Amino acid sequence: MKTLDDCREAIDEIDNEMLTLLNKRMKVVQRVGEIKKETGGAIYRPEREKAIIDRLVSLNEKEGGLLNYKAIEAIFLEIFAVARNLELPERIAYLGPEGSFTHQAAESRFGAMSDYLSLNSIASVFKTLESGRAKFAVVPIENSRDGIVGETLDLLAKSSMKIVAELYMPIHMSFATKAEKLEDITKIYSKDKGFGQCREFLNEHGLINVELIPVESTAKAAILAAREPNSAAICSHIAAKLYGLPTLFENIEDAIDNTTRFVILSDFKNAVSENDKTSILVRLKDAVEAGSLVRFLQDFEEEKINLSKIESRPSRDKGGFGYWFYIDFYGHIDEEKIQKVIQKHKDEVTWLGSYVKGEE
Ligand SMILES: O=C(O)C(=O)C[C@]1(C(=O)O)C=C[C@@H](O)C=C1
Repeated sequence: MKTLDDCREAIDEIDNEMLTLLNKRMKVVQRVGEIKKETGGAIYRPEREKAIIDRLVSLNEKEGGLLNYKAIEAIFLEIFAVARNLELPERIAYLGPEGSFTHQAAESRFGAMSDYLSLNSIASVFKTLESGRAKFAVVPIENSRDGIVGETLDLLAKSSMKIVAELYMPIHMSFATKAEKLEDITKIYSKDKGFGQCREFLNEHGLINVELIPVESTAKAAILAAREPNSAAICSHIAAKLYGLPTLFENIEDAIDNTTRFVILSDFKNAVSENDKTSILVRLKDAVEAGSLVRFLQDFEEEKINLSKIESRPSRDKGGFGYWFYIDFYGHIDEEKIQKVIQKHKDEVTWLGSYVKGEE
């Protein structure tokens, strides 16, 4: 049996080998960067990253490796993030402030090394991306409990930027305060959705009559509660830590499966992969006529295209009660059967992006 020292010596040797291999990999990546510069190709290729992870996961299964899917994904997403930075450092705008769930989501895809830009509204994130001051943007699009983030959909409808990736992240809320007793608390800050997700906790702890103050983000809530005695924040654990606010309770959300879906936006189109999803907005010309949506959806059924989401939104176009439909379906916009349906309705459909389906 090896001693601890033997084990550490073996680990050091393996780490040395891994470092050599990682540098070898980065040399190849640098060349990829040069090729892309010559050809104008997109640096971030989510479908290629997914294919690499899937291949390694199945190799790992065959070899009976100790790593699981999550571990392989976490290690390689960090490697890809470093690789993309070597190819071309690109700025990522996100709905801040620092420590927001969106920041956490952005870091999970772009790693710790990237150049991040925290912005205080979804609209400014879109503006920054559209002006070219950032190459990517990360914004929330829906929560499993509270539903769609209307602002993101409305801005997507008007923007030329596309969804290039999606990711699902479990949202855990913490109750953080500098107050010594719950009875001393007179104000609680959070994002409106934060209150919505923790109603049972607030009831059970007799906090429902305390003044609930909605602010633009849970991280902002942590900043404010850190400044004011007798106040508290419902925020991420990461934000509480970042702004020096002691966490009193963790995981206070009503639903344990509280997950937010985030989208990454940019200005390019992904190549087709085997596991794509597409998002569109549909403005049916004769939306008031009964059956027009059914007929539209029948075209999808005929081509055996499965939908994963349909949501109506007030159009806000004209004074009336017009509606749009936001639809997610499986497949890539460039697939033949999908083109058939889209071409038939081309005056009614806005393509929002085709991207590799995220792990829910
Ligand atoms: O294959 C590419 O296009 C690369 O740029 C290389 C690489 C990688 O590290 O493997 C890096 C970034 C892309 O998002 C996908 C893959």
